[in-house]
Amino acid sequence: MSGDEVTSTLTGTGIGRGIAVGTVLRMPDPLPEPEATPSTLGPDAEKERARASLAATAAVIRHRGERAGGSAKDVLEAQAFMAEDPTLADDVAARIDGGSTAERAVFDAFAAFRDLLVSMGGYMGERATDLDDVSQRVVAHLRGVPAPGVPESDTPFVLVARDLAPADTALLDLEKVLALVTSEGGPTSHTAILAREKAIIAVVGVAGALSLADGTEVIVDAATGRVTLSPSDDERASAVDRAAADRAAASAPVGPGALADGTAVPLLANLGSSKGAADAVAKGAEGVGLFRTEFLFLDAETAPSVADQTAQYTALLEAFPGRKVVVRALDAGADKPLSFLNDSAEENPALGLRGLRALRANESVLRDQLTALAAADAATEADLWVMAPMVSTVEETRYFTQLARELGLKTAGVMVEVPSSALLADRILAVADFASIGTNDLTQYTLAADRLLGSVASFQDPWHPAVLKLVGEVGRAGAELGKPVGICGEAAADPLLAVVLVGLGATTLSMSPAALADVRSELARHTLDEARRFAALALSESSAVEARAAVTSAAAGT
Ligand SMILES: C=C(OP(=O)(O)O)C(=O)O
Ligand SMILES: [Mg+2]
Repeated sequence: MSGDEVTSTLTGTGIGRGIAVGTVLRMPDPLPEPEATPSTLGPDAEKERARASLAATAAVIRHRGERAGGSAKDVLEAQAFMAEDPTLADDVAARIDGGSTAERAVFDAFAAFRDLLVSMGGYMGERATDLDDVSQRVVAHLRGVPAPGVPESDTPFVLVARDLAPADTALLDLEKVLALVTSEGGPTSHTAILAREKAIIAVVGVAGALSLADGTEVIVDAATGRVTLSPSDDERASAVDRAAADRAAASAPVGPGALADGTAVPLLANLGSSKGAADAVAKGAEGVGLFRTEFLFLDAETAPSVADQTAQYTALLEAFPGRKVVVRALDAGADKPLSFLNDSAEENPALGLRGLRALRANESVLRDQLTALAAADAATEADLWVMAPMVSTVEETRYFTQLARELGLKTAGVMVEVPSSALLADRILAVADFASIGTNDLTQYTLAADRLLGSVASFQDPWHPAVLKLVGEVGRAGAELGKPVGICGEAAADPLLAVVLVGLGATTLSMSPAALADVRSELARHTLDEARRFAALALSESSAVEARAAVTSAAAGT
């Protein structure tokens, strides 16, 4: 570009750490709104047209999901259910009875439901785009025109869209789409989830993205969340270098997690069954940091037998000879109810008899589980650690660790998921062999926001300095007492936040195996001093948004 052109930058939320350079291709504009002219066909014919198009759309979406597989399949299945939703179908029929055409009735019924979701905010609000996509597809089917979708091109491009529908993201041609930029969507939107899973370089929620014209050259930097328009030669060259370095790193053999100065940060896997073990090992998991045993028994009506559990735990431990495997005792209640441990009549199950409290009220279930774990440990070569969920007092810590040792388990710790445990971490860790911080629940309880409720989903952000302050309390206690402090909530899967958590004293990080590569490469970019500086920076801010922004820009300058 010539010297007097101005480089401008747009910003949003980056997904992953990649960088790409390419030219923009815009997603076509949506279909025009169907006209509100009265039907000439009559209600019965219009209802039949609507019914047939809703069913055909559901079938097409489901078929695309089956072709795509993975989490795309679940996302598309959820969209197919939207097209089959009986309440929506009733609303469409009622609007047709009121004189609408099928096109207009579908458009209005979906729009009304969309407004409802948006008013709920957070996670539910982010589902609104899925609904718009289904609506467009049904209207296109009614009109006999092709459904809107990703543009075709012979050459690779940077796709710019308002927000991609799951159906589009799932079927993106990864050879052609260099990166994705959307004007809408947040870090928990389906586009973000799928981009993460498919390792598509993406920046979502970019204000001004729709002003990007076809053919504009851009750099899309997911690490900083920046989209640079018409870059200078230097900017382009440095982005191309970084992309090449990323490709080289991705094809390099996976090594253990470590910071740039060599400080080891073992990276472990969160698993819910032994079936995921081989994949976790292939992705470089150095062991298991959280085995959610309740996932094995979600449908069970009676407590599982010692023999059944011994078989399940043995299968898990056999996959990790010589490696650490942290198994959590049944965490029943709230988001993970087990009928043999929980009373469904509680009004506030997250604050009720859940986790260790429920086990203590049914001690034979806990004894059986620990007995089965000790038997599996004796039969295998893994280094088994056990921990209790939802521990809120020092006395509970004493109860669990004593019982575990009495039943033959050598390493017994607790999860720190409640602020009281974080605040008394020095006393908790004087008793327990280790602590593992569950940032999902710790955030829920610190911000007083039910993690299952879409309307308060925006509070569920572990970057919040109040949450980080509590993590720091546990890190400090662990360092003083020489006890390990792991992180096993979703926070550990956010690469930059993972660095902050290490700066706060976390000694291991555990996450879903898909996140291991990005976290490993981000850790390798920073020293322990830097991690501590980022942690101090995040702690000094007043909100999750400011903490994330401050650390993101500090990291961009390193
Ligand atoms: C890891 C955690 O446990 P779960 O998500 O299973 O409640 C947590 O709360 O962060
Ligand atoms: Mg939890």
